[in-house]
Amino acid sequence: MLTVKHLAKSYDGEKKSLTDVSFSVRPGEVTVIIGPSGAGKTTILRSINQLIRDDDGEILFDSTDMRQLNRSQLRRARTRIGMIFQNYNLIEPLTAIENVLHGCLGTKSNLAGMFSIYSADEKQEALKLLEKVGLRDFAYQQCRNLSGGQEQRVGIARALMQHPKIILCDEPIASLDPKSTITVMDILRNLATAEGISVLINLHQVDIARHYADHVIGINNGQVVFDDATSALTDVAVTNIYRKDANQEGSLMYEL
Ligand SMILES: Nc1ncnc2c1ncn2[C@@H]1O[C@H](COP(=O)(O)OP(=O)(O)OP(=O)(O)O)[C@@H](O)[C@H]1O
Repeated sequence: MLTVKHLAKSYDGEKKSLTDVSFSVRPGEVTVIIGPSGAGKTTILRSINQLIRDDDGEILFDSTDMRQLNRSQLRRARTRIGMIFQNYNLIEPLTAIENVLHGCLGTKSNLAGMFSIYSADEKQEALKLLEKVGLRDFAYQQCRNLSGGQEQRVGIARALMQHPKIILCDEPIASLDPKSTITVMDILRNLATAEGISVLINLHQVDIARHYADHVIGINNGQVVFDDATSALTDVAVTNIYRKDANQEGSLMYEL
């Protein structure tokens, strides 16, 4: 459902942030990307929905290359790709339900979007999604009064309002305490298992990756150095993903 082929990116035209990155994400699976700081995880995620324009490669989302779409085609394609951020990216003075409703802005006319005009059905759906993430009672609270874990759950409900086929999560638990981490990861896991939504997550926590992922991609210095089922993520494989000199030996695809 998502296949990335030979993705390359340099921000300054000199240093390569991504070199020939290829991997696939399967429907209904949780795929976790791990790797050292600066390895290129965020660049990969943001290239998928073209928040960052990469330099080369293919990003096939439902067989369409995201890199070849014009503005309106890209806008349409993005409506099926949810995004969850480390810092939640909510509009803090707005209520939880208003933020969730923003998830369907991409499907609205400019005028309806500008004046935040939502149908009764859309409001009902937003309430149901808040219920799904355990926040029905907080629907009319301003997001600035919610905890970090609650804000991230609003972010998930907002992504679900898009009816996504895939949700991209950039370090979704980096700012959360252990209890909120489990709540958020359980919700993401359940979306994949119960609803068949693909979930692609950048993470720093290897133990969380091992617990929740079906598949793990290891990135080091802009290259894929591990691409396998979570059961294959041995301690040796983790050491290889995080090693400092991985770039000096060409392809280090770990052999199991
Ligand atoms: N806007 C930018 N301009 C220039 N270089 C950038 C920019 N964003 C990222 N980079 C560089 O690209 C490389 C990959 O960065 P990226 O943020 O994708 O890594 P990451 O694995 O997500 O790191 P972290 O785990 O610390 O978030 C790094 O060398 C980084 O310095």
